[in-house]
Amino acid sequence: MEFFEVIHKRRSIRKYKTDPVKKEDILKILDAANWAPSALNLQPWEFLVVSGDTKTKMGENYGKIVDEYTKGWDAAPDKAFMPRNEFIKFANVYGDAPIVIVVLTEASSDPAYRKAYLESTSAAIENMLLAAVAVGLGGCWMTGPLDEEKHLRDLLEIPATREIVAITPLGYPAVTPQPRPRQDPDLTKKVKWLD
Ligand SMILES: Cc1cc2nc3c(=O)[nH]c(=O)nc-3n(C[C@H](O)[C@H](O)[C@H](O)COP(=O)(O)O)c2cc1C
Repeated sequence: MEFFEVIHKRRSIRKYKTDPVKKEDILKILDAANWAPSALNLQPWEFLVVSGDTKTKMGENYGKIVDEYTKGWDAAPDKAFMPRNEFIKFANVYGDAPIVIVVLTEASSDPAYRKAYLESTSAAIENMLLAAVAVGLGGCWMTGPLDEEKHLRDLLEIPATREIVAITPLGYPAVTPQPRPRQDPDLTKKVKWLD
């Protein structure tokens, strides 16, 4: 797939086929992440590839988070990002994706380092999501599950030396979501040309 087509085709996928993902493809995607730029070339990212019972437990917990978080959505559907019941259904099983990738970075109490680690690891996440599209897979960058960080840390045995940056399901999309409209598609407001 052509590079700009990959960029434009990437969507946050919240419904997957249950077909397994080849280890070779997972590694290809993680290799793309590993080639991201990083502050001071620190390459601070790490990845947990989660499936089976552990993934099931992660989903049950995320389902509870979304249930709580979306309590007011039925009363204000115009404010809702998607129908409440659909969002809970997705969260409970991570959209039936066969695997979930948890992205970690180095933890730091120094704000400058923390920022650099998060920025660098975010570049890796975007590489990963774009590579997924290029091999016919999909993902969804998520930070919502971090609302119950302790649960994740205990379940996945994540040490205090690591920060959880995001979680993405990974699998073959079972849906083709409409693109979310751009706020400034012609870039007349978001770009200023200076000379
Ligand atoms: C930092 C970050 C956090 C996000 N957290 C969540 C999340 O917790 N749950 C979720 O369903 N989507 C999450 N998303 C996905 C966004 O909702 C999505 O990117 C946005 O609506 C645009 O849709 P698109 O990705 O299909 O273009 C997150 C995206 C980013 C970049």
